[in-house]
This record gives sequence, structure tokens and C-alpha cells, in this order.
Amino acid sequence: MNPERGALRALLPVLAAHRAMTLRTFCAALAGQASLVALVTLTAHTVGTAVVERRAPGAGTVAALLALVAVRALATWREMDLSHDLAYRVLAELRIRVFDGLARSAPARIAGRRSGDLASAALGDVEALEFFYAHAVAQLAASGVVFGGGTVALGLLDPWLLLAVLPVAALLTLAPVLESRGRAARGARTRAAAADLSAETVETVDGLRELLTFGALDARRERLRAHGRRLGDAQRAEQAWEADASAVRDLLVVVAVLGVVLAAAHTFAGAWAPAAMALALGVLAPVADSAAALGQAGGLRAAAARVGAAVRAPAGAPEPAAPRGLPTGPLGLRLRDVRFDYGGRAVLDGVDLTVRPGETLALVGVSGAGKSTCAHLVARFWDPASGTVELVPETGPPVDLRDLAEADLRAAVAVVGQDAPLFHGTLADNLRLASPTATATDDELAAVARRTGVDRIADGYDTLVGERGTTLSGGQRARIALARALLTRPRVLVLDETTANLDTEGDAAVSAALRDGSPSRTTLLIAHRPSTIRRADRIAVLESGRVVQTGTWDQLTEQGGAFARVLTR
Ligand SMILES: Nc1ncnc2c1ncn2[C@@H]1O[C@H](COP(=O)(O)OP(=O)(O)OP(=O)(O)O)[C@@H](O)[C@H]1O
Repeated sequence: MNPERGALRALLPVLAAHRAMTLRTFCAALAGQASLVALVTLTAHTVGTAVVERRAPGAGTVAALLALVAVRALATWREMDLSHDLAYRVLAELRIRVFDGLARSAPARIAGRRSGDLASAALGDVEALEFFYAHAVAQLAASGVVFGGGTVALGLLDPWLLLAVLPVAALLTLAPVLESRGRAARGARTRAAAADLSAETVETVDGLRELLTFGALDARRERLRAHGRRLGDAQRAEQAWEADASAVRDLLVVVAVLGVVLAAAHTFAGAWAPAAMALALGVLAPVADSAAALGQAGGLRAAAARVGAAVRAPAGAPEPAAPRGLPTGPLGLRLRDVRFDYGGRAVLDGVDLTVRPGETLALVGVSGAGKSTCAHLVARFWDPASGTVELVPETGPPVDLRDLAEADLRAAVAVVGQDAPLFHGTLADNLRLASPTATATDDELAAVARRTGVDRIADGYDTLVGERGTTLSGGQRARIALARALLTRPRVLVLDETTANLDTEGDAAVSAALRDGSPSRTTLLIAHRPSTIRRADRIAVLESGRVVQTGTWDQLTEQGGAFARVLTR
């Protein structure tokens, strides 16, 4: 099924939380449209009276005209105010829902997608929906009511007038439906081009250093230019169609005008003839506006589909319905017959691995063996296709990660990667990222900073580290990421090449400090450097999706085989 079908309708329930405001916007739109129809009708009648019957308007008529002008002006202002207020509230909510969807399904969903593309979905597509919420929903409903009421009035006044208006109204309403597929395709082209350009721009800015180093800036500029051109072409195609559609709508209204003039001249005399014509055309005007709005909204279906998909994204690792608690004390880690793939060949094909409480186990293997994948499963970024990942208390049964509440899992397990990103802000902000409620005291922060060497990075904790830590070296970033994890006091710590960027001395110092800091903590250490691996209590070798060897450094170096191959590589 076409995922864009009904995509806009599927986003209507967001308005449910703003029912009162939606209703007020509808009332303002209704008052604005109805007062306009009344105003043009009364004006036509007044002018007709003056010109045809040579009678000046009475005080009552003038007062009614002034009142209608005031109502129209007030209602228009109120509608603009309310509809935009409503739209901006809804968009703010949608942005958060899109973010929640990404967070819920990330990084499973993010894998393979470009961050600029996601940013475009989160911001550009949501922004594009402003038209739908501010200018379409309440206005279409109001137009329907005005047209319905006007149709009844016309029918009572003169069925010929109705006959002149109805076919054109039907064609105007039908046109956006008939052209919806083409509109959606053109809109999708624009949104896709905008997303590509956004992805390309983000990648270019991120990789400026590399592009400069390899002299690839000019080629990249050309690519950006080509993407910009593609977006421009898509936007022009949309606009050209819009201009044509608008001309066709105007033509249809002209046909209606001719019919209305004929019908009114046939039935009415004196000042009532222009009044009836004005009423008939006044009733048709909201239909023409609605047709334009419907057409424009049709172009937003691709944006709505992308936003809807992000909002409804299933959780990569769903929360358990009845979470189990974790006993206090040291926790071991066990992977039991774990199988996992990223949609292609099996990356893990029956991994069995045990890390005892308080033990440090080094997981080694050649590049691409699946070590980081194991770390991601322990962090529960994804669930295994089969098998279990368990936390094993010293006493009591093991607890499957799938049975743990998210907060309990995050409190027990911390995973630090090789290039953990830092965020714009101070060093203290970055260190306290995991405990924003400042559960870590200043003394604790200072102790952890000392242990990880973070206290030697900057003059003070108020130092700005810059977006993504670009002002820091790789080793400094690694120390901060490690300190950040330690402040959460994890019982299981997974270090995925965390100290690879430190020099051998720094690596040794951090390892010693880690061990002294909390001897009961269980550590799964992913490393390539022999001196780092050697410090672990035990070593497990991952090869062809399985753990093929385990033992101490001395045992494994004696055995040779897979471990020897890893060391040689
Ligand atoms: N998000 C992903 N989507 C698809 N395939 C992936 C993804 N992440 C990793 N892979 C693939 O899974 C395999 C294992 O990757 P993984 O990163 O776990 O290996 P690794 O042992 O940690 O490697 P390295 O030592 O180089 O970091 C590789 O073939 C990799 O290409």
C-alpha cells in the first residue's frame, strides 16, 4: 500500500489535545467566511438599491454594513492569530514526538540513514506541515459549513442559481482529489530533494577537515550545487502546477459567474439581482479557496508520511510490560546462544560468553568480528534475534535485559565507545550528562575526574568544550566519556575501544585507576592493543560469529589458534 495514502489524515489526532483551540479557530474561520458572504451580498443589494432604485441606504443598512466589516476584520485577525498559535503548538509537539520516535527506535533505525536526512525529517517535514494545521483543517471545515448553508439559501431563493453554482463547486472540489496523486509525487520529489540537500550539507560541514585535506572541496561544492538545482527544479515544478491549477480554478469561477448572471437576470429584478449574484458567488468563493488549500495540502503528503512513520516507529527494544527488579550487589554478564544480524548475513551466530561479577574480560577478534555488536546488545540498543543477554547477580536467578525497565538497565550498565560524542556546553555539563539531577556530588565528580585524568584537561569544570568536543584531542574526549560513565556508578561497564586513543602510559594509568576505583565492578573490555588485553582477568576470542577461545593471557598465548591470529593481525 502507498504509505502516503491517508498520511495527512493520520496526523489529525494530534489536534485532539488542542480540541478547544481547534474549535475556536474553526469558529473564527466560520465567522470570517460567513460575514464575508453576508457583507458582499448586502453591499451588492445596497449598491443595487442606490443605482437601480435611486434610493440612498438607510441608517440600519449602513450600521449593518459597518458591523459586518467589523466582524469580518475581527474574525480574520482572530483566525490568523488562533490558527498559527494552534499550528505552532502542534508542530512543537510533533517535533518532540518525532524525536521520541527516533530515540525509541535508535540506533536501529538510524543505522544506515544519514543524520542530515533525519534532521530534515525532524525539522523540515514538520515545518512543512504548518500550512496543513494553520491554513487547512479549520478553514476547510468552515468552508463546508458556509457552502452548506449557502446552498440551502440559494435553493430556497432560486433553484437556477443553485444549478449555476453546484457543477462548478463539484468540479472545484473534485479537482484536488483527481490531481492528488500527481501532487503527492511532486511534493515527495521536493521533500526528498530537500532531505538529500540537508544530508549532504550536514555531511559536508562535518567532514570539512577531510574534504580540505584531500582537496575535495570543489567536487563537494559541485555536488551541493547539483543537489540545490534538483531541489529548485522540484520546487519550480510544484509552483508551475500550482499556477496552472489556479488559472483553471479562476476559469471555472468565470463559468459560474456567467451562469449566475443568467439565472439572476432571469429570476430577480431591481436591487435583488446583484444581491443574489453576490450571494451565489460569495458561496462559491470558500469552495475555490478550499480547493486551493486541499491541492496545496496534497503536496504535503510525503512530509506527513515521513513524520507519521517517525512518530509511530516501533521501539527497537520495547519496555517490558511487567519489569523485573535487580538485586543489589555485583552483577555478572552472560550472553547465551546469541544470534544477531543487521538484515543480512549473521554477525553473531551462537555467542556464549560469561563475565563473572567483578571480573574484567577482554573480548577480542579481528575487525568486523562483531565485538561492538556484542556491546550494543549489552546496552540493549537492539535485542538479539535469538538467545538472551542476561545480568547475573551473585545470588538469585539471572535477569534477561528484556525484562528490565529502561531506567534500571541504564543505572546498572554503562557503555563507552571509542568516540563518544561530547555536547556543546561546559566540561561539568558533559560530565554530569548521565546524572542531570546532579546525583553525583562535587566531591565525587572531582574524584572521578582525578582518576580518569579529566582534571588535567581544562582549567576548570566551567571550561566550554565546544560542540562535539572539537576543541579537545581524541584521548581527552575518551577520558571525559569514561568519567561521564563512571559518575553513573555502573555495576557493569562496557569499554568499546575507549582507551584506544590514549597513549600506552595513559591507557595503563586509566586501567589501574578503574580497577582501584571499584573492584566489584564487572568490565567487558573490547580492545586491540595487546597491553590493554593483557590486563584483563580473562580473554574471549570472537571469530566467525562465535566465541572460539577463552582463557587467561598466559593460557591463550600458549594455545595459539584464533587468539594468536588476532594478535598477529
Ligand atoms: N548498523 C549496522 N548496520 C549494518 N551492518 C553493521 C552495522 N554495524 C555493524 N555492521 C556490520 O556487522 C559486522 C560486525 O561489526 P562490529 O562493529 O560489531 O565489528 P567489530 O568486531 O566491533 O569491528 P571493529 O574491531 O572494526 O570495531 C561488520 O561486518 C559490520 O559491517
